[in-house]
Amino acid sequence: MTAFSIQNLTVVKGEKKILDSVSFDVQEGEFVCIVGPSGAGKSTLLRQLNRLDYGRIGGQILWNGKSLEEYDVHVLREQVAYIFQKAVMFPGSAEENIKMGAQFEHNVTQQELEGRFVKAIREAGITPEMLSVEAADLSGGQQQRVGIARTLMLDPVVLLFDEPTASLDVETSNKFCKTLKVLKEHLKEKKSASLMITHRLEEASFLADKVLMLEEGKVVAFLPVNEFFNNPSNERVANFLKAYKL
Ligand SMILES: Nc1ncnc2c1ncn2[C@@H]1O[C@H](COP(=O)(O)OP(=O)(O)OP(=O)(O)O)[C@@H](O)[C@H]1O
Repeated sequence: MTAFSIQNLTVVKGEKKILDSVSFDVQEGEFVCIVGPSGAGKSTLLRQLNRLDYGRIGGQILWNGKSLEEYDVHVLREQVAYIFQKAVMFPGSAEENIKMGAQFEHNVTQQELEGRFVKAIREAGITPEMLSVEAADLSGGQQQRVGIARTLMLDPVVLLFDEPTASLDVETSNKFCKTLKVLKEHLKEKKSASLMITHRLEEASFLADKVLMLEEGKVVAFLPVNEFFNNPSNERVANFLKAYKL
């Protein structure tokens, strides 16, 4: 089943067309990586998917067959969760940070929250030793895991990752990608769709089912990962890969 259907999405800010008739579908359980040069419109596109952005002058976005505008924006943002480049850590332990958002959820029993907690820390790759550590003292990669676990506590249906490894060094980023790979398998089981922006093409090749490439606000390619990296008949994709020496 189609989770998201993006149809002729056009976004203008000031004088500039940021997204130009962007169309593609994301299926349930699919993990899509969004790549492309800086300024191509990747973050704008991702933010449009849970209405964090403005400036749409054309097209529509359907989620589960329903236009995004038909959803209550708070419900939408709980279910379509946005994971920022760097997780914010509040004073308190990792465990307190993970449980923070969900404690205000209505209609959820304590028992259900405990169940979500056990699942969230497993899926986000959090070790028991980390739980009692002051969140601010955790490494960058561990803080990202805490941020993801906090998001998973809200039981989202879709995850939008905006360059989750951007603030990490290469080694930490590689380790964190292994966590994302495990998380991806859990998300697939739950039929959750995920979209992730990345500048590191090796991450896209490691994680994605499909790769969406944007350039100057337009879709250049939307291909299964193997096709994107191994057999790019599309000249612009080939040039992009060449520039990254892949
Ligand atoms: N309010 C605005 N007015 C005019 N141009 C804007 C505005 N907001 C964003 N832009 C432009 O829109 C373009 C797309 O921005 P966006 O952040 O979506 O790109 P991106 O592909 O995510 O870039 P990066 O990889 O560098 O994060 C950029 O050229 C940016 O300068």
